[in-house]
Amino acid sequence: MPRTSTVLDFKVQGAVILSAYPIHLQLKDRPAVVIGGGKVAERKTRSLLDAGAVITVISPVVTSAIQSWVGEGRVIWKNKTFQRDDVKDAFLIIACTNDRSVNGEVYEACNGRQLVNIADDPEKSTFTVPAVLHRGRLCLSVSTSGASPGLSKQIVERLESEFDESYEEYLEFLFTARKRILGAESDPIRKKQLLSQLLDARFAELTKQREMKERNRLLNRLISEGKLDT
Ligand SMILES: C[C@@]1(CC(=O)O)c2cc3[nH]c(cc4nc(cc5[nH]c(cc(n2)[C@H]1CCC(=O)O)[C@@](C)(CC(=O)O)[C@@H]5CCC(=O)O)C(CC(=O)O)=C4CCC(=O)O)c(CCC(=O)O)c3CC(=O)O
Ligand SMILES: NC(=O)C1=CN([C@@H]2O[C@H](COP(=O)(O)OP(=O)(O)OC[C@H]3O[C@@H](n4cnc5c(N)ncnc54)[C@H](O)[C@@H]3O)[C@@H](O)[C@H]2O)C=CC1
Repeated sequence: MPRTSTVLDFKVQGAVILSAYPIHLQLKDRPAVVIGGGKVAERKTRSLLDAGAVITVISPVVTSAIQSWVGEGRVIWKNKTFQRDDVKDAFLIIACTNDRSVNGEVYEACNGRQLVNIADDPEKSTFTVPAVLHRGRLCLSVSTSGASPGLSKQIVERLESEFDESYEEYLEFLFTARKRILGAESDPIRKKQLLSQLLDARFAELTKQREMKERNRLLNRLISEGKLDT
């Protein structure tokens, strides 16, 4: 029987690899447990902090950055080695000790409904962590499905110059302007035309040049006349 979902399948040495399903998780106030306290734990904890998770780190030793988050009351540290009970209430779990068998025990201790990342075993993990570029509301994430994390990092470094810091303000502009258009225009065809012209490169360029007055003048013209160019 031929497979029906061949579009996204790719083959490596004859084996079909299913594509991962990318999502952007909301972790605010959700319990996350990081097992391990080294370099990898520090990197994963930093991004969990940025996402507002309630983080517990389980490790007999932690880096100085983790220690300072503990001192600031931003992270709970359990100064001990891993035990099965440590993951029972967690929504999301990251196992990143330098002991492969301990990471395996973490996996075994989780139930099938928890989100689990095993830093040295992408095959077991229910999710892997991408390399990420945040520009305010814009979030670009890159993954190689475990093939080359170093390449993911390199690709994000390349994206940093194309999607420079002005994108944060540009996204705020698009967010507000789009809401204005959605509120002002009820005709679906005209609405679609306006939204498509809102993505005219001039808006991004004027934001980059910090010509906000000219940018707003252009937006007002778009909304009042229904088009940018006469
Ligand atoms: C499967 C995955 C599991 C997961 O962690 O989710 C995983 C696994 C492993 N990484 C290893 C090595 C390295 N990882 C990095 C860096 C990052 N690794 C990240 C994610 C992932 N790493 C997931 C796949 C993502 C994907 O495929 O794209 C990033 C993107 C996100 C993050 O961790 O936050 C972050 C960049 C963040 C940034 O932008 O800075 C570097 C580069 C560096 O450190 O500079 C190296 C050395 C170079 C190299 O190996 O390429 C090893 C071997 C360990 C060993 O030596 O034994 C394993 C284990 C294995 O492969 O089995
Ligand atoms: N996914 C990724 O991005 C990467 C994954 N790795 C993998 O992640 C592992 C960790 O890497 P690093 O952070 O660089 O190692 P590290 O040596 O800096 O830190 C290891 C940590 O694990 C803790 N630990 C050891 N046994 C423990 C136990 N029984 N219970 C709780 N904590 C315990 C140690 O106290 C230490 O804090 C490596 O073994 C490597 O295979 C490495 C690089 C990148």
